[in-house]
Amino acid sequence: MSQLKKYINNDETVYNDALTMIKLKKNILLKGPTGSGKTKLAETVANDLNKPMYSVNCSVDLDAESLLGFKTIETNEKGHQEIVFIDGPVLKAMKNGDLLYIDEINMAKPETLPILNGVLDYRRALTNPFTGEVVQAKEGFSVIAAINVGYIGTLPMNEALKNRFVVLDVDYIDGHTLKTIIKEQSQLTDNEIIDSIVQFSKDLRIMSSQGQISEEAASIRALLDLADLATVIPIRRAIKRAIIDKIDDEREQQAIQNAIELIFE
Ligand SMILES: Nc1ncnc2c1ncn2[C@@H]1O[C@H](COP(=O)(O)OP(=O)(O)OP(=O)(O)O)[C@@H](O)[C@H]1O
Repeated sequence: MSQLKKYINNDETVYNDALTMIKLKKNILLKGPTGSGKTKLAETVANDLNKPMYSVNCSVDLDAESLLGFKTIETNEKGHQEIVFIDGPVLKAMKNGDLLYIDEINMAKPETLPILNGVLDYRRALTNPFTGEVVQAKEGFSVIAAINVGYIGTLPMNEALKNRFVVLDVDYIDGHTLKTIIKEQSQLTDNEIIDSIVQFSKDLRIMSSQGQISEEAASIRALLDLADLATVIPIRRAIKRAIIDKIDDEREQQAIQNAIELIFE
């Protein structure tokens, strides 16, 4: 666990507030674009609190079983078959007092998540509909959820659910923090190329703030892919593979191409 590359942000309030909120027993909703470090932030919290993290990835297919668990038949030590319930991520995190991470919570169908309402408020409890067991969360149980803002396919979050969270914005990092992340998390060691990627990312952020390209074009995940590719293929081709070819809009592709001409001769 000590090997974990941590979430970093030059605005230290983001991470410090996350830890403080968890200690205050608040549920945290991380809001930010894809690849901005939301999962990394939650993993870092789990690591700092020395707890395992149980994850739920929401989708329209998410059902109560994916949250709570399922019944199955097992053979006991006497050789008899019996029906047992295998706890899912929510019950495991509750019973062990660990961290529950609910990713893309706004992708779930609105009728699936109310089952968690009691878990997410002062009650910290749930009646398992499959077994009738009443589960009270152990001390230390915490919840972090994440939503990708503006992502196609997401639904506005149900008000009663949203009401149970405090919100932390998680935006893309840049400048020297980005440089540190590239050095820590990619294979690239050439400082000159790293600096040019950081500059390139800055230009892309400006273009995105002007509406020329979408924000996700240069997610931190894509920039880390770019850095890895740049160790084995020329930087322009690496940008094509890691960033440009993922974009559908030709005007956006051209805008990025123009930015490349300015930075990489
Ligand atoms: N601020 C940051 N500190 C450390 N690592 C970061 C940071 N931002 C992004 N990363 C790295 O970028 C990659 C993507 O981050 P992560 O998976 O946490 O994003 P996410 O916001 O959860 O994405 P998605 O919404 O698509 O699930 C990871 O390799 C992560 O380590």
